[in-house]
Amino acid sequence: MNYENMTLHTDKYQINMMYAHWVQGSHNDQAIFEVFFRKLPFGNGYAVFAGLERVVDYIRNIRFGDEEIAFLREQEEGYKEEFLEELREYRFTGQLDAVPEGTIVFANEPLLRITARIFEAQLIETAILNFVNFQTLIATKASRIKQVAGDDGLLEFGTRRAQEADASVWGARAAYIAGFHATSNLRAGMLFGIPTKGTHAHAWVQGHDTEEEAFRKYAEVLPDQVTLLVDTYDTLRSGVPNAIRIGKMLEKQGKRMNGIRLDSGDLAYLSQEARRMLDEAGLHYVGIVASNDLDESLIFSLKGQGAKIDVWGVGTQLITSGDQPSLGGVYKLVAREKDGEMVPVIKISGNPEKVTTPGRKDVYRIINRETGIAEGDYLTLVEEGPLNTEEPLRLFDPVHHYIQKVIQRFDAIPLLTGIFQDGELVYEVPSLEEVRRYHREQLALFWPQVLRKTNPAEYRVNLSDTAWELKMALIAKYMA
Ligand SMILES: Nc1ncnc2c1ncn2[C@@H]1O[C@H](COP(=O)(O)OP(=O)(O)OP(=O)(O)O)[C@@H](O)[C@H]1O
Ligand SMILES: O=P(O)(O)OC[C@H]1O[C@H](OP(=O)(O)OP(=O)(O)O)[C@H](O)[C@@H]1O
Ligand SMILES: O=C(O)c1cccnc1
Repeated sequence: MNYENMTLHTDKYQINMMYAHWVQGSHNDQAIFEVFFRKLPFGNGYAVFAGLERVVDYIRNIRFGDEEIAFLREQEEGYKEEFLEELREYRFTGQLDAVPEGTIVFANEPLLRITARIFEAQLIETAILNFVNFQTLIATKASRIKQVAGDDGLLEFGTRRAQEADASVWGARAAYIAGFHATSNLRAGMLFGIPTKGTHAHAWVQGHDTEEEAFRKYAEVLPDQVTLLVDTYDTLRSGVPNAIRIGKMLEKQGKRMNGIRLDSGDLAYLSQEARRMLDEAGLHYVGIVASNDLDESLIFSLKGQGAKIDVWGVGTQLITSGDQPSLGGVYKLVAREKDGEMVPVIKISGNPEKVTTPGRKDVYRIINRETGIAEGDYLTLVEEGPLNTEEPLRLFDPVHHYIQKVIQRFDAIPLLTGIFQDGELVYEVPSLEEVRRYHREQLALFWPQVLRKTNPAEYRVNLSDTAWELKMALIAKYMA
């Protein structure tokens, strides 16, 4: 069994459509798809784009090998042998443009744009959405946690409760992009170079006759990495006093204990008391780590209660995105080849927010030159050419047209960048550290009111006049 080949990591309907195109002879027609989501998760004011690195790796490695072909041959559809042979030749030869990982993104703007033969573009929808939806969701959740944690340490502890193995490691990576400092998952550390951290479990304490003996033996073996879990029996009566004894023992060896970890009970009260006890013992430098089903609301509340916590270990709620289990990113056809010409296409819906915006689009971030802050994102049709920044720009809401403003002096940063061109990777995939740094820089482009976690101000994603007129014309055509 080859677990590595992701080629059939797609929905059957993609292969069925590819087959139908191939039988009809339209499989070589060009198609343009765009990936976007319609609603920000968690009521947040922004999302953090992630998933591109995996998309790149996936696209480069698509190969229909013997096992994949044999499996398709068995299917009830009865695909013709010549079609299966065509699949063997599948290579991505098209163009992919995408926003870089770590970019702050919003609803209803293209995050990836695929320009390729329909045969190629159709296959990759499912995997792209799978990677981008999950990783963007987790990066956004992690970003909310980072917003409330400020400069405190953030450890990703989620693997044991994650939706299986891929979610653990790619989720750990997404969390790191958004500002977490380390993960407990060693494989994520090895694969991506994320710093790794670990304390110890209750089993270590339970596995000894006394808590003190457990702490001492641990400190003997790992004297430079001692963070002791103090809540197995009684946090304030035994856990913290025993940890203090070990801290003093380490001092005699010229070493410093790293920390204690609280994993149950009232984390505000216990951390304050533990801090006081540690300080009274002269162990000011010993940090306090807290864990126990934490998320951004609890961390915010605990900080408000004056909890003395230096490092937050966050598992389940982050890696499973507990309060919102999915991001609804979609992959929509925006133009197709017809009689040798590219023509825009639309998907109509009774809900105006769900009507797609036709045509191949660029997206610009409009930065006010006076403030250096982003005023909104602006979608143009590619055929309009680069945005003219010398003339004032009118931003108007595509649904509520009367909401508008004019920006006089601005810079326009194109968000989509070339990733594959004629099937060749033309993008220098940045290191994870670069992605993390870029993400941090991105945050400085937005007003705090857009970034706040509760009732954030709405950030504009607007259409150019030309893009809006095209959309209205196609709506009129199909609604007539
Ligand atoms: N001061 C606090 N304010 C708000 N929530 C807190 C506070 N202290 C802890 N919590 C959170 O309350 C929830 C329940 O914690 P608690 O330790 O009471 O139950 P538990 O996890 O079942 O404990 P145990 O592991 O001992 O069974 C956890 O999510 C924890 O993070
Ligand atoms: O609460 P989370 O945010 O998911 O963080 C991870 C949790 O995993 C561990 O508990 P677990 O009960 O699995 O093992 P333990 O015996 O080491 O406490 C750890 O003590 C945390 O409580
Ligand atoms: O290192 C830890 O403390 C840890 C790791 C995974 C899950 N919970 C805690």
